[in-house]
Amino acid sequence: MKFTDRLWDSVESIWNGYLEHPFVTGLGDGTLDQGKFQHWLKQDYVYLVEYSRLMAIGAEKSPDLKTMSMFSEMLHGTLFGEMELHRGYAAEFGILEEELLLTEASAVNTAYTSYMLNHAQRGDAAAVAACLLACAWSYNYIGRSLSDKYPEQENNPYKQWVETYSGEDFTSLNGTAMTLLNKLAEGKPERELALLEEIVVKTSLYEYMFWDMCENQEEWPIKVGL
Ligand SMILES: Cc1ncc(CN)c(N)n1
Repeated sequence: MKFTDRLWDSVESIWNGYLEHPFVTGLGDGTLDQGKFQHWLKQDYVYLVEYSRLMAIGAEKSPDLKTMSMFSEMLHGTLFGEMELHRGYAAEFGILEEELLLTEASAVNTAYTSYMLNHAQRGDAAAVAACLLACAWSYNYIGRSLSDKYPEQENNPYKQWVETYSGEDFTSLNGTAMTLLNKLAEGKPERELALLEEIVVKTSLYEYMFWDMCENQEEWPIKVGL
């Protein structure tokens, strides 16, 4: 049994909750409010900058060249593949990249990336791979589920979103993330596997909170004008 099979049993119910989330169903059927989508776009751009740092940390902590190549393949795919989606939508909305980058990360966004960066700094390459997994795998899972459930995407303003996360490139990036963790978890004692599992479950919960944050267009509870 692969380690990711064990993880699936722990996260399946959380991830099925994503598929019923109003933000996610709105992406699939095209009814999502544009303001909410723009909130996602801005928050997610700065999220992906921090997420990219994780892959650089993973490359640095890699035990061998093959592992280093896999982390850097993911880094390249995120910076030059996935983030192109965001830059494309931003251009459509007349939002400059500088504006995206000036976004102040919301409370949930800050908590999520800080959680991952903390584990990545303290742990080994397997811990970094565990931090990366829910992000890659769950978006691919959502993208593919939406593409199956809503095959008619022609008039959907979020068609590009669904196509990106269900498409070949992102599916391959996710395959790398899964292979990485399965390989790095091999031979680890149960105590360490349990910690890796906890990271994947907690990041899955953060993913749910991120959807909520975008649905409710949350930032911080009080505006202080930093
Ligand atoms: C919050 C979040 N989670 C996952 C992904 C997919 N890389 C994303 N873009 N943003």
